Amino acid sequence: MELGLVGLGKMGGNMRQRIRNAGHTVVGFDHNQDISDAKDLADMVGKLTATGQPKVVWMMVPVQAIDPVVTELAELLSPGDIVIDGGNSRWTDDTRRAAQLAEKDIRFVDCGVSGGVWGLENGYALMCGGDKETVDVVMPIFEALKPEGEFGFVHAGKVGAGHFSKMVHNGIEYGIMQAYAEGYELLETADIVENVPEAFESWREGTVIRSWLLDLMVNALKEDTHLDKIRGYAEDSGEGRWTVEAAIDNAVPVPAIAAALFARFASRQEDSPAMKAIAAMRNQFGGHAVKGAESADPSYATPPTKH
Ligand SMILES: NC(=O)c1ccc[n+]([C@@H]2O[C@H](COP(=O)([O-])OP(=O)(O)OC[C@H]3O[C@@H](n4cnc5c(N)ncnc54)[C@H](O)[C@@H]3O)[C@@H](O)[C@H]2O)c1
Ligand SMILES: O=C(O)[C@H](O)[C@@H](O)[C@H](O)[C@H](O)COP(=O)(O)O
Repeated sequence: MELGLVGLGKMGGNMRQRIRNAGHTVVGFDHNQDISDAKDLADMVGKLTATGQPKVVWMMVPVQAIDPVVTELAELLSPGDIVIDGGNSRWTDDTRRAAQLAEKDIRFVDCGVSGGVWGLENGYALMCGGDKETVDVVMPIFEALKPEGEFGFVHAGKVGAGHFSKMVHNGIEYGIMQAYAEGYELLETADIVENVPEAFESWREGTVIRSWLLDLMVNALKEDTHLDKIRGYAEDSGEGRWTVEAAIDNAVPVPAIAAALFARFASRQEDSPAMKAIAAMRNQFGGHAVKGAESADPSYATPPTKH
């Protein structure tokens, strides 16, 4: 089968290789001409010459680039052709994009992809949404990308269901990582377990909590035993927020995922305004000492005057 692939970065570059390894033809386009097979999107579409199949184009670009690429593809593709969004897009954007393409009778599939930079070797887990007939056309590409075992692919439902499924997957990812991270901090802080990386590594077999994220945590500790080289600062790309928003919309309690998301926000603060407020109130009601900010008047740490 033949595929156009837009975006050949950490994900798309390896995906191109894995699909080619399975014997398919991939014409890739990336702004970075050093890695691109085509000079622009029009050139990429022009190089898709297979007869007897619709043109299929997979987008693997940052989420901010998806709308411009969809708009350009709507002008370049023909009725019956298929566009797949493999990025971590917000699921609510899928129906809008599908409707935009449907105006030209172009079909749309949303496909959440998991596996990161290990996907070339291990395969990518795929969660897609769209109508069955369209998904079936793309199935040879899904087969090439997915892991070799029994699992790793789901046609989750209509357009949007793929990204919704990936969003919940990532929300779970936040919660699991947070639990390992908190356990790590406790082990590091309490002076009882002599070798924390060894304790983590021992959990890789036989335990209830063995997992790929645990394996990756062990890798990280092997590279940097006390994580001295890394600052305790974590970004988020949106999936965790959208999971919490969807939970609110559906009145579903997700305290672990929400706490994990908020822990990332806290990681970005030099100081905590909320904790300043708590310290201030304790000081007001009980005269409890506060730690002065470096710029502050040290006398503030004394009990307040009663009014
Ligand atoms: N990195 C991951 O672990 C991971 C996993 C699953 C999904 N995703 C999603 O996959 C998508 C790509 O992620 P990535 O990690 O490969 O990002 P990346 O930044 O490594 O690569 C993106 C590539 O897209 C190219 N690009 C950007 N705009 C373009 C455009 N308009 N036309 C052509 N090329 C363009 C860039 O030059 C770059 O090479 C994102 O939506 C991301 O959320 C990432
Ligand atoms: O399943 C995966 O392969 C990852 O979840 C992947 O999608 C990616 O690494 C996220 O973009 C990170 O998301 P945050 O930036 O929100 O942590």
